[in-house]
Amino acid sequence: MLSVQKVSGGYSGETVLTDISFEVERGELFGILGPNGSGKTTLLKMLSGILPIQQGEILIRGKRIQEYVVKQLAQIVAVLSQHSSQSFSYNVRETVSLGRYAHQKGWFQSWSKEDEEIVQRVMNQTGISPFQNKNIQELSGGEKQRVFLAQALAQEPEILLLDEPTNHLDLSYQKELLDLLKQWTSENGLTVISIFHDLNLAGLYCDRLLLLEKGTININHIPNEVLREERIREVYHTDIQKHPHPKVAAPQMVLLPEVNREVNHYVINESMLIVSNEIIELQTPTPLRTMSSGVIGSGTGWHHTFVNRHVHKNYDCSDHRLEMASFLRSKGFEPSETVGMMTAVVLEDVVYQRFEQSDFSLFVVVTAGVGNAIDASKSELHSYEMTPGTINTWVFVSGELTEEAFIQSIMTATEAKVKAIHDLKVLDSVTGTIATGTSTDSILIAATQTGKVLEYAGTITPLGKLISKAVYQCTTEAIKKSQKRKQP
Ligand SMILES: Nc1ncnc2c1ncn2[C@@H]1O[C@H](COP(=O)(O)OP(=O)(O)OP(=O)(O)O)[C@@H](O)[C@H]1O
Repeated sequence: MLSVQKVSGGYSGETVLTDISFEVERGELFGILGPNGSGKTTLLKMLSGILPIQQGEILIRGKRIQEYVVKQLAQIVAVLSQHSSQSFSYNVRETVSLGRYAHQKGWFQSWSKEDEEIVQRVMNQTGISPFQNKNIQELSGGEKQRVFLAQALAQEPEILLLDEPTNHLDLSYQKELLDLLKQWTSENGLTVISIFHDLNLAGLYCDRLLLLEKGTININHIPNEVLREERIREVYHTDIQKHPHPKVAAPQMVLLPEVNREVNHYVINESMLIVSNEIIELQTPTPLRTMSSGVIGSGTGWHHTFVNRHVHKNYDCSDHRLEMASFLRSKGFEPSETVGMMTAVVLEDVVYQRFEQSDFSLFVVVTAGVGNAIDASKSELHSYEMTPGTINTWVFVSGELTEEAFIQSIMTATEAKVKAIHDLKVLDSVTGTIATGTSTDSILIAATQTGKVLEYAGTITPLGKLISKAVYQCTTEAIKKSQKRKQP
């Protein structure tokens, strides 16, 4: 559809872009990225024919861009520029109608039924019909943006060039606009070439990205390849981190603000723990990075309050998340900042201990009830039932863990727990075999993310060794306490 071949260009003798080559296929949503001044708008101006190229070729549908007359080009290429301005004070409908100019025939311009239908359709699609009679000067920035998009769409182009189309748009219109563009590319074969400043939107919607750096191409590839941490850090000169999008397979980048890095290093210990009959509570001065399977705050996140709540063994678990959230609120905790677990164990049987290494430390807290002990190798013999007889394990690390270390910490802690149950010969009451856990065990790994960087937590790494020892000892002691209580 569009072919850019060894193009150089700029303004009055000054070359801004050098040796640019890329192709865009029909139906692609193609993003142009780059820092301020890297040449994005200059490139877009050359693609739209506004700015003549100094060297190389731009081919549109196989024909050199210079060979098109203006009206011909306007039937193929529409442009939504960053600062669309309107010198006359047209109303919205008239402004959109101007987009049909390229399709008017002959000397005496005729407005057809088809023209009218197209204008109405694009106004509906961009949500501007309700104010179609308003003067363009009376609109908000976002509304104006949508009007100029409708104007470009009324042109019924094959290629749509956009300079930061989401500029001025609020969240819901950003999403609507990009969903609409995506839909047009896939259903109608529209080719969209758009400048983006928001790397996340670009990563989410574009098929391919072209990254410009000081007037040359750094890379032209799929989003996952272009949006690599090292590359973006280098090109934009700023610290960022890449994360997977939680719902779709698209890369997302987050900025790392300087302010958060000046956190004081502190050690988590028993002075932060409060044990009552109703709850075990631990609060930290700053939020900890967490990975957990709690009733509240599960998954990964940042939390500074940790609650293990006693419930009766006949507790109705049908709507436990909602009930737990209102319980936490009633106690003055904010659920969104809390990891909350439940247990039927008598809370004074909790076992906790601090374990130290020269440059990092652990604080482990375990409550263990084994009434619902299950042998995982035979769990299909059990019916599914959520009951609160459970082993809740909290592992606090005063140190900085990698994502890998978080996952390995969970594995290592689980292996140590299984071994404790095994050595105490806790039986699965249904199968009569040695259990491996209970049906509702929960785990929390929480780290200060300051101090020593702990890359791994497999069983024989320094962190893994300490977790193994701590969880094995605390779980063994906690199970013994709970078993003792059960004896007559
Ligand atoms: N009309 C102009 N005349 C002369 N130089 C210009 C003109 N427009 C832009 N430039 C220069 O060309 C270079 C690239 O500008 P361009 O607008 O293409 O960058 P950009 O990547 O779109 O930047 P931004 O992200 O800030 O919009 C800059 O150094 C700029 O000063």
